[in-house]
Amino acid sequence: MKQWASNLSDLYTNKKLAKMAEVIVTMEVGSDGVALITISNPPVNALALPILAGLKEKFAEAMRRDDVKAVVLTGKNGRFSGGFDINVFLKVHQTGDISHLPDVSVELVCNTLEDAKKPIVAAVQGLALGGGLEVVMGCHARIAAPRTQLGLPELSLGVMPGFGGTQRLPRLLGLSKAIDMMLTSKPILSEEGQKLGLIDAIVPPQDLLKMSRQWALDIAEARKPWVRSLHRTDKIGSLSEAREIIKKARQLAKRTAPNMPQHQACLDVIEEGIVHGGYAGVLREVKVFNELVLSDTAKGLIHIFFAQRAISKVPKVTDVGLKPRAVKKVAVIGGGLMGSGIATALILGNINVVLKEVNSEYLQKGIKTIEANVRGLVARKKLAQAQAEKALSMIKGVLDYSEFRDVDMVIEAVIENVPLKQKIFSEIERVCSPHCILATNTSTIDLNLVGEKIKSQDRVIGAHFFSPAHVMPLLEIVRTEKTSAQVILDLMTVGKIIKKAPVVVGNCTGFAVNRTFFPYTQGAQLLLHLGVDIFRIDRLISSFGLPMGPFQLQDLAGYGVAVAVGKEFANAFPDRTFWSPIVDLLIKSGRNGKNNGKGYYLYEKGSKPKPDPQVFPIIQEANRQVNIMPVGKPITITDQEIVEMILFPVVNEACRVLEEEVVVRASDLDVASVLGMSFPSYRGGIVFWGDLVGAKHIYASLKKWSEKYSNFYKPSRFLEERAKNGVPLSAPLSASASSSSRARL
Ligand SMILES: C[C@H](O)CC(=O)SCCNC(=O)CCNC(=O)[C@H](O)C(C)(C)COP(=O)(O)OP(=O)(O)OC[C@H]1O[C@@H](n2cnc3c(N)ncnc32)[C@H](O)[C@@H]1OP(=O)(O)O
Repeated sequence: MKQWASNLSDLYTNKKLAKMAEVIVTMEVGSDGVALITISNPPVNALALPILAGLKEKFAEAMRRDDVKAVVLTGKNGRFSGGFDINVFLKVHQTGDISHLPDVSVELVCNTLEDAKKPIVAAVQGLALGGGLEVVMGCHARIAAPRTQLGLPELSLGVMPGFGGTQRLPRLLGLSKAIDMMLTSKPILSEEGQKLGLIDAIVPPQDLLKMSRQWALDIAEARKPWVRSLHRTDKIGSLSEAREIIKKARQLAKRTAPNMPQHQACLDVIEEGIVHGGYAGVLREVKVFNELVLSDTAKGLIHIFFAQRAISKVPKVTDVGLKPRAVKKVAVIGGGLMGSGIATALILGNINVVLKEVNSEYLQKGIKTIEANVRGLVARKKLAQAQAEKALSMIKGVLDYSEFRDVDMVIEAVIENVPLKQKIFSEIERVCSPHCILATNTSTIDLNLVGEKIKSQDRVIGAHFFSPAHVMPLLEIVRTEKTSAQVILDLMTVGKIIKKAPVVVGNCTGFAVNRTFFPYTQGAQLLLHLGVDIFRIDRLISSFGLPMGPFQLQDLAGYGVAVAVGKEFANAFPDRTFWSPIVDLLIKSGRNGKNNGKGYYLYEKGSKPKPDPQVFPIIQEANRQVNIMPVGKPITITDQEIVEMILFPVVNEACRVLEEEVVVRASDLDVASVLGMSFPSYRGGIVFWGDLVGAKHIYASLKKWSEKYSNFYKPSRFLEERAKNGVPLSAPLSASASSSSRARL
């Protein structure tokens, strides 16, 4: 496979250098005596260190100059600011040195802005997020354009507001709403902000600066109040009310964010300010913020923030001047669960869909599923009725290929059967136009096999959606050696239009996600055969942060999938596939997981899955057949080791995926594991987590288990090399080579 690897931090460092010239704070003083200070740091006016220094300098000048009566602060190009520059956090993580963090909260927001001797009005447009909104709240009034996004999303980065936001937002909005905004990280629009008191006035964008200047002069000349947010108490309520609200928020956070320290920490700091006053709260906020920045949670979430943005940069695809072609009409072949989900996602993205089935019964079923998917979104208030009707008008069911002549893309989503897929590919190559993209939704089969019988190999691509396809955010785009860059770019663009995160990967059995995670279920089954309680395993994996444990996941996916996929992996990777009879025995005893209400768990409508003790005799029979318990007795094992024995084999397979360059960069696999497998984002994805744990420990553990229990655990060559040379798993392949040559010297 080609050399695709690139390094995430290099990518950002180079780009940052190129942008330096545009990073500037300007000041213009008008004849009205108002100084207009403007932040410029495209594309989101992030508060980078030079911007913060520039703000201090310009405000000092404005305060000094006799011709300045008041100040308006704004952002360039229709956006106020996306917050503090998150690249600085990366620097702190790389160096472990928090002195890279500037003193903004006290020095800039309290001393320079809020306590300034001339009034300052924020003119806000587009967005003011995180530190951006915190600066806005330090001003003496806030004028916004319509539909401006206002939010404090810092908790989603594993930190919390650090420029006084934990203190000023409750004082401007009231405690409940402020806590809700911080804990959910969800922004509100300026219209709601005005109703709640965060925004003083909303004016059309063209009048924003004019009105803000007037407002600033009105404050200077005492026609409007001069308000310092931190000094307000009128919206906080009594101490006992505040404590009750905080207590409820703590309980909720305990349930919804159990492994994330930033939620409770944020509530602690809010409480401090309520009990001891806003300024005490500001000081405590700085202290706790600095601790949180260095937490593994912040490291993981900040890594995922950049990793998600890096997936759209694919060497030799997105950097060679190609323009995406319009994809207006797509044919989906197969109206089963996947096909109807894919069709739903496409029509919701305003793309016309032709759904093909083999007979009218199946076709009707497929169309009904699509209708149910769309209506379900309306019922959950995720889609307006009018949008739903529009989407449903974009689907057409067909039984033959006559509508295929003018489609821009076909997505085949039939059962995992190679001859059937090959026949379909030959047919679509014949009936579709020569520009049409020929995609398959196979989850495991080698694409070269699927397209083997056709000539247009450059148009063959994998569009691997995850079930339910209209909900799950990941789109794994699988390219072969022959897939053209144009076709990859077109599918990436379609992915973005239908609101998926497209990750481009190479072709192999299981591609990046299913391949990396195939040892996940197998590791769990191996533990079952070593006598470990399956319900304990599921509980521990859920506590680790996955939405459910491996046995419950198997129940949910259905055993048919487990058997079919298991065979593919056994064929492709016989040296490391662990054989277990458990699923066959469950099927034989009339269990088919959630499908028929009976698996490892019992499923009854309206209640949570219940562990079913009747599976124990089936497990005993399976254990008798496999017979791997040392001295015939269940092993004694710690909770930590259980989690490791399930997840280290996944990291091990991830290493092979990296070595074979199935992904462009390690962080792509992190994003794919988070969005496709719901691996907890606060652990940074599978490779990032592997590096946090450390290659050395993972290697030593796998080696020990492979000698003690099974070859299934045998460490990969890549892992062994990285562990021995002390190179992070996420470092590009070239790092490994240079480090091992260094090691040899
Ligand atoms: C002390 C303070 O309390 C701490 C903070 O302020 S922490 C920061 C809080 N702010 C945030 O969390 C907002 C993060 N940003 C976002 O959510 C989104 O980028 C956005 C809604 C602002 C814009 O979204 P969108 O238009 O889709 O553009 P998006 O692709 O995400 O970002 C554009 C570029 O800006 C960069 N960017 C966005 N926000 C940034 C930030 N706060 N710092 C540095 N870079 C940022 C992105 O990395 C991306 O860079 P790239 O083009 O090199 O990949």
